[in-house]
Amino acid sequence: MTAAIIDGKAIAKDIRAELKEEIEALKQTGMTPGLAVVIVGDDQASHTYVNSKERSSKEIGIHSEVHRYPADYTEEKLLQKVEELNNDDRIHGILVQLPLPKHISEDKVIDAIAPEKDVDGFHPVNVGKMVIGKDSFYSCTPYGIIKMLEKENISLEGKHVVVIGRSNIVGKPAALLSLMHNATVTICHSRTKDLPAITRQADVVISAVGIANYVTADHIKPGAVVIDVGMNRNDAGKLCGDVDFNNVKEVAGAITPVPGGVGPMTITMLLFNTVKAAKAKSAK
Ligand SMILES: Nc1nc(=O)c2c([nH]1)NC[C@@H]1CN(c3ccc(C(=O)N[C@@H](CCC(=O)O)C(=O)O)cc3)C=[N+]21
Repeated sequence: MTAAIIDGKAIAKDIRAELKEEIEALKQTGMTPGLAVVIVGDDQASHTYVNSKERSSKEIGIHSEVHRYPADYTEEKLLQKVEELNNDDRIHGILVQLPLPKHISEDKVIDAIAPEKDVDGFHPVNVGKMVIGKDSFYSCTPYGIIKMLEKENISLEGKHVVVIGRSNIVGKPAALLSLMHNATVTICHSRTKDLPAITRQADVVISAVGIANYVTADHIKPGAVVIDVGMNRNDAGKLCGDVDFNNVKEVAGAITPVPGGVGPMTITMLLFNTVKAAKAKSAK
């Protein structure tokens, strides 16, 4: 059996086309959704991601601004900038690119973002609302996974979802959103004993580990769905996920590639959340 390849790029394109129409309608009412991205430091990969977010926003008609600061920018100034953006009526979504330089507390900065503008879904208020099953801004990567499965008509109802990784940004929210869709959920992590024995019970495996080729064919039940959140560089500098794609695709029922899987969905859900924030504002 060879797995169906889930084309995240194509699904992302469809959703972005829907968003573009929605934005055009909003503009008719005098509302232009606005996104501000703040980046501190000169990490090349981070700048590449931020440029991609800016380009994607503009393509669908979102007002987008990027605030770039040097690596020695102070925490105090960054907090001031966030406060300024909180009070800026043209801006509906604020994203502070992570990681931040070591002298800046990421927690303090995330806490400073107004929850109604927290399109990353990282603020404790939004995380808390998600935990109690309320509507909020959900973290873009796990939300993108859920949307991608919906678009592929893969229901999570009653399925065993095994998440590998327990980060606040991916693993934990992926588990909670799966639970919200009535999955039976197991969270595995670096201290888990006999990981393959657990993942082999999964109908859906979501891997967010950060180690290339970590998930091999013997981890996967025949026919299972495999979602690869990994963003690793191999020795040749090529982007690859956590999953040993070539071997796992011979066992799995469906699998996401890297690149072209979860990544494009992450940015799409950032755009989705920005439109959602703008609509909430205009409904007030
Ligand atoms: N506050 C904050 N929010 C984030 O959402 C956030 C962040 N900080 N810091 C960094 C990570 C990483 N991230 C990616 C999003 C899309 C791709 C993506 O589109 N990847 C493409 C191609 C990538 C390539 O070719 O290099 C793909 O997988 O097909 C990758 C990585 C968002 N992040």
